[in-house]
Amino acid sequence: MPKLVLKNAHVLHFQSSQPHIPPLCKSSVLINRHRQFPLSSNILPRQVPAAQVFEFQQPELVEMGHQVTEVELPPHVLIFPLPMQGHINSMLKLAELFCLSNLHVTMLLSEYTHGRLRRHANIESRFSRYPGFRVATIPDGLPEDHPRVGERTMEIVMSLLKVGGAEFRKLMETTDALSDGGGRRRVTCLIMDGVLSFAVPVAEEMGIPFIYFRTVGACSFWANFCFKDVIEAGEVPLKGKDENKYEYWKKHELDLMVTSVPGMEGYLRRRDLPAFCRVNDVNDPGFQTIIRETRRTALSRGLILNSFEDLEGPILDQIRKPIPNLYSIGPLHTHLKARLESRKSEESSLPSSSFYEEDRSSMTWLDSQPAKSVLYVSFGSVTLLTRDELLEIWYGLVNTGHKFLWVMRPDSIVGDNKDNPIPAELEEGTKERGYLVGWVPQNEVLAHPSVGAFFTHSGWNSTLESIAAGMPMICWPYFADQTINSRFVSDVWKVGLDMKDSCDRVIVEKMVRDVMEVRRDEFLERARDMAELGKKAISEGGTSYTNLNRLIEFIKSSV
Ligand SMILES: O=c1ccn([C@@H]2O[C@H](COP(=O)(O)OP(=O)(O)O[C@H]3O[C@H](CO)[C@@H](O)[C@H](O)[C@H]3O)[C@@H](O)[C@H]2O)c(=O)[nH]1
Ligand SMILES: C[C@H]1CC[C@@H]2C(C(=O)O)=CO[C@@H](O)[C@@H]21
Repeated sequence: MPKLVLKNAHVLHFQSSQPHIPPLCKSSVLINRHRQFPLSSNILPRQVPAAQVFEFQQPELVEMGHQVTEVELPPHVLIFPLPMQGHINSMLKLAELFCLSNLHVTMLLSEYTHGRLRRHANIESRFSRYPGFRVATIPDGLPEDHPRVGERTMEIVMSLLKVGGAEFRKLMETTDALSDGGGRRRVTCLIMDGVLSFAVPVAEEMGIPFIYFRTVGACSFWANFCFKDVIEAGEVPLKGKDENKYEYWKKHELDLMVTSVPGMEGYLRRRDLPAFCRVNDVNDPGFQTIIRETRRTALSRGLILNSFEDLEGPILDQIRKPIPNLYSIGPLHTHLKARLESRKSEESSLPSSSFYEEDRSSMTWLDSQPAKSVLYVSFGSVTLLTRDELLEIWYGLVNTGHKFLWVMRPDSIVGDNKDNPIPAELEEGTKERGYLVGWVPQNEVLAHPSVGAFFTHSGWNSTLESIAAGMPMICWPYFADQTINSRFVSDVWKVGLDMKDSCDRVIVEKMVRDVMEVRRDEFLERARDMAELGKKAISEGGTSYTNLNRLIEFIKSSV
C-alpha cells in the first residue's frame, strides 16, 4: 500500500446551511426555586437527521508515488460537553489547549448549541488557525423550542442519556470513527462530560480510552460522589412532604450539619448540599441520575476538573482515594491565556463561546466609573427569576446607592410585566446608578478596574472566574452545584457572603454594603491572595500546568 504524507493543511469552507435557530424563548414554566427537578416524562425524542461533521481545516493527503514517506498523525481527542453554556465554556478552552499541543480535536456539539455558537461566538474564525480542530454535531433529542433554561436543563441530561448512545454510535460508525478517510487517526481518546455516560459502551467496544470532565468544582463533585452515604446516614431525603415542604425544611432540616461527606465536617449543612438533594424521595429520577452518573466516574481512566490544588486541595485528596487519576487543570480560562501568551506569535485574547450577543457598551460604561465602585450582577446562563425576586433584588441594589452593572438575560424573567410592573422609582434609581444589559464579556468585566464585587448565582465558571480576578462575591445560588459553591465562597475561602435561601431587599442591601464598604478590605485582600495562588497554579511548574502536561502525555501514550 502506498504511504501518505501530510502536506500543508488548507482551509475548507464551513459547510452546511445555517441550522434553524429559534428566537430566545420566554419560559412560561412556573418555577419554584426550591423544587426538585421535574420528571423527564415530557421529553419527546424527535426524528433526527444523520449526524453532521463540519470541517474547519482538513489536512491534505498526498500520495508520494512509490516513495515511502510517513508522517505520524497526532492523537485524536473527541470532546463532548453537556450542551449548556457553562459546560461548553470550559470544554472549548480545553479543546484549544489541546490544539496548542498539536493534538487533533473533534468537538462534538448538540445541533442546538452549535446553532447558538455560530450565531454569537467566534469559534469558526477562532479555530481556523488550528488545522486539527473540527466540529461534529448530534441532536440532543429535545424539541427545537424546548426552553433549555431553569430547572428544565436537567431534561437535557435525561434526553441525552436516552438518545445519545444511539446517535453517538451512528456518528462513530458512519464516519469510520471520524478518521476523514485517513486524514486523521480514528478517535484515540474520548473526553465526555461527567454526567453523560452514554458513550461508554461504544468506547469500550472500540477500545477507546475514556476520561470524564466534570465541569463543576471538586467540592460539588465530591458531595455528589458521597450521596449514597448521605442517604445511608439519613441526612437526605428531607422530610416535609406537602406543598409547604420547603417551609418545613427551612424550619427543621436545612440547618442540620452534614456528617457523611468526608472532609467537609464542621461547615457543611444540609442547605449547602448540591440542590439535587432537595428531594423528599430518594427515588427522584434527577437525584438518582446524578448519583449514578457521578459514581460511574470511578470506572473511567481519569477525571478532569477545572480547579486547582491551592483552592480545593483537601477535597481533591478525598477524590483521589476512589479516583487516583485526577487532573486538576484550572482555572482553564487563565491557563489558556497564559499558554497563548507564551507563544508570542499568537493572539492571546480568549475566544468567545457565548450563546448570547455580547453587549460591549457595558465596557464603555464601566470606563467612565470610578475605581472599584461598581457591583457586577449576573446570574449566569440558565437561572430564572420570578418577578418578586427581580423586584426584591432591584430594590436592594438601588437602596444601596452603589453603581451596578446588571446582566438581565432576555429569557431570564418568569411572569408578565403587566401583572407586576416595574415601579417608576426603580427605573429612576437605575437611570442614575445602574446599567442593564442582556449579556457581557464577563471576564473582561471582572478584570475591569471599576468593578468592586460580583453578585453571582455561584455557577462554577463564574465562581472560578471571580476568584481568578481577585473579586469578592455575594452569592445567591439558584440550583445544582451552586448551593455548595456558595458555602465554600463564604465559609472556606472567605472571599464573600452567602445569601442562599433568601431574597429580600433588606438582606440584599446589607450584603452589598458589607462587601462593598464595611468588610471590603478584608474580602479584597483574601480574594487577591487566592487569585495569586490561581496564577501560580497555571504558571510553568505549577500544579495545574503540570497536570495538563500529564493529561496530554496520557493521551499521547494511549494512541
Ligand atoms: O453576561 C454574561 C454572563 C455569563 N457569561 C459566562 O457564562 C458562563 C456561565 O457559567 P456559570 O457561571 O458556570 O453558570 P451557568 O451558566 O449557570 O452554568 C451551568 O454550568 C456550570 C458548570 O457546570 C454549573 O456550575 C452551573 O451550576 C450551571 O448552571 C461563565 O463562563 C461566564 O463568564 C458571560 O460570558 N457573559
Ligand atoms: C443540569 C445540571 C445537571 C448536571 C450538571 C451539573 C453537574 O453537577 O455536573 C451541575 O449543574 C448543571 O450544570 C448541570
